[in-house]
Amino acid sequence: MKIERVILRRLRMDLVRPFTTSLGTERDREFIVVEIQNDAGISGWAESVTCADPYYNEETVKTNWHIMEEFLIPILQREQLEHPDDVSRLFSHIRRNNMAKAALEGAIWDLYAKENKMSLASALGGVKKEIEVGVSIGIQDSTDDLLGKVEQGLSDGYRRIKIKIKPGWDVEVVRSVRKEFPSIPLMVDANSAYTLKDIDHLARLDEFSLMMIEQPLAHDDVIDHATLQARMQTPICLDESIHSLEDARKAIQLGSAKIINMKIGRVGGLTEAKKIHDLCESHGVPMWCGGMLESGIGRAHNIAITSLSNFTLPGDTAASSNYWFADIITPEVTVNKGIIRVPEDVGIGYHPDLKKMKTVTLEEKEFTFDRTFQI
Ligand SMILES: O=C(O)CCC(=O)C1=CC=C[C@@H](O)[C@@H]1C(=O)O
Ligand SMILES: [Mg+2]
Repeated sequence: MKIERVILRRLRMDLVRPFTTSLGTERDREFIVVEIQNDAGISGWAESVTCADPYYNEETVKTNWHIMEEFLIPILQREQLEHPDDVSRLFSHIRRNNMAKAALEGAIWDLYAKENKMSLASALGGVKKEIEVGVSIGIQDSTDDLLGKVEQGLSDGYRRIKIKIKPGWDVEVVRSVRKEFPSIPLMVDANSAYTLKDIDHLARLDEFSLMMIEQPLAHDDVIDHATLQARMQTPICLDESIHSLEDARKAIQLGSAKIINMKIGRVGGLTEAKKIHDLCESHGVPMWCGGMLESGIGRAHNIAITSLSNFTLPGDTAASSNYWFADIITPEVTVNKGIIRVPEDVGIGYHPDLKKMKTVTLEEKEFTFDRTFQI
């Protein structure tokens, strides 16, 4: 692969509605779109899914830009790539900063798939032609508002409903949803809002036949989650705690979770995501693809990884219109009866809309790779 230039664009887009979790409220989304061009002028695309604030994890848009500019792009300038799998190895001596790494690696994967005239899904070993998706509903002002949102999600056809919980907005809220919708596929996500002191309280969620409880305890924990899982019937799903294949191995070995949420950015890219997928599959641990309120570019990557065989549960990849007044890809991601068709076109299978992107771009920088000056 011959990379000629990397272009970073920092964008900001308003969300169609605020999204509240135990971590806070997002009203808009600032993010970096990465374009990597080869010597034939073909572009690969990806986005950094980090938030502007270091609340979900330690990264921010600013730290991602810094790490890419000062450390990761210079590595790509120096080294020759044979395959996208090389990228995670070349980045491995830089600790964490997984979302920055994943953004560059993802654009290289898209470029590789385009160079080889295949879809990103098939380049990754995907087998599914369509994927099932659910919707993630933030914390609302009232239970009635939440019931309305659940109703909307169901009538939009989503295959499962995820609701965010936090102390004071949990057992009784779930009871109300269950009373109104006794048999829908329902799950909750706590974004690390609890500790083991809450073990008895959390165990009360067992009475609602939830598909799972996502990340109830600390973002960096796999030990206490094992204690909680031993106490609860409801499967625990880990999100924030899984940054790597090693984390997944330890969580499975300890029995910290029965389900794993995959976010490509959180684990440092598609190569690591595939390894975690294979490990989970070999241990019979089902997976689904999480979301980070991505634009269509990140959403396209999520669709591609979800086409792998062990993504057996509906993910958080809702339609573009669930997030954006207008997305930056054509066509936008649409969901029909809770199903997204995996694109068969080359690469990510959606076209970044440069004109639309320009209207929401705050900053842009180009890095050219002049290999004739390399030593
Ligand atoms: O619809 C989506 O993209 C999923 C939204 C969502 O649940 C999340 C987005 C961003 C950070 C987290 O709060 C989070 C999650 O924990 O899965
Ligand atoms: Mg989560």
